[in-house]
Amino acid sequence: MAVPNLPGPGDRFSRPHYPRRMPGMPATPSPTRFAYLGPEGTFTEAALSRAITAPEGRRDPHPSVASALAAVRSGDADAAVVPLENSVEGSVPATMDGLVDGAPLVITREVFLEVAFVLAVRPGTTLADITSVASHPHALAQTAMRLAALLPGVDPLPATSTAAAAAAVAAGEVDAAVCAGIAATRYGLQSLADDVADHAGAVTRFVLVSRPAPLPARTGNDKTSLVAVVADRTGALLELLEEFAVRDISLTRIESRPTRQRLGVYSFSLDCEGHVADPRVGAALAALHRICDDVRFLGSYPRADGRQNRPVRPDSSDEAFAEAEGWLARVRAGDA
Ligand SMILES: O=C(O)C(=O)Cc1ccccc1
Repeated sequence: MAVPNLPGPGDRFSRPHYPRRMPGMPATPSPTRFAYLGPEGTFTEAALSRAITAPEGRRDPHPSVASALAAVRSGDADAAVVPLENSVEGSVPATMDGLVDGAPLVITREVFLEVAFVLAVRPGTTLADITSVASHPHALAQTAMRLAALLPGVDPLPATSTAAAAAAVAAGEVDAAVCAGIAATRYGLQSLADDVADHAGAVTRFVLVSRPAPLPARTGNDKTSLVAVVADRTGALLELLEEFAVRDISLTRIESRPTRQRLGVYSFSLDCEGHVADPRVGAALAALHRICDDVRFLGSYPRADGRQNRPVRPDSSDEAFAEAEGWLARVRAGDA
């Protein structure tokens, strides 16, 4: 089964087609160029600041997640920070699909940010003046009840980001934006209401993404992300899950996405505990490569949600794998 925008059969994951470094070009371009979902004042920019504490590096705002990821693929950026999922609204489809469509990219870091929203307007505007309000769809979803109470009868408008909505307010294109307090300040707006989220403490997960390169080292508390297209047969998803279960690998997220090929064909996007360098995780991924129609590895990186990976059963430990490998080698050598 072919997957749209993924390399076709015979080219399964995957022959990257990034621009090659030309002779004479410097080996390491500097400074590091980071792309992010902009404009200035987005939560994604705040996540970038959290991910990259070093002051050096260029930060380029992009109008969409797709544009930020395209910049990494084309070599215009070295890495991108994009929102991946939210504790209230679930995954960000543009990111989920953007990681899979096109040349391979890998997650090298995850960042969790508690997001708080304000209702921002041009100075002097009152609640009664507001006839339009805009924001990123995830922000609108997380503030729907408060907005309905504050602005009855006003239909929220989607914007490419919370800061783009704030900029649109400053430009007089809409009356109000749901955005970060810092975006309100950045665009000369004032807040008519703070903390307009329906659920306090909502957390958004952002990821730092780059072109495939040597993986971040194992820390002992890592996560691995991948997307698998299961075969179109009974029990295919169960088979996929079994490869994790038999090796005592805990999944931290799994969701289905349409492959956009035809109705009924889905890929499964998942995160599991562990690093691909862990023998049990490597073995599970190799098994998926055998049994699934396609597997895209999306990275192994340090776990950053403040939780600790569960202890692994002794029979799935690194030591058990190494001991079993040694035993098999002896059997094959006629030395058992
Ligand atoms: O629009 C932004 O500011 C973003 O960074 C995307 C987003 C939107 C809503 C919650 C978290 C992130």
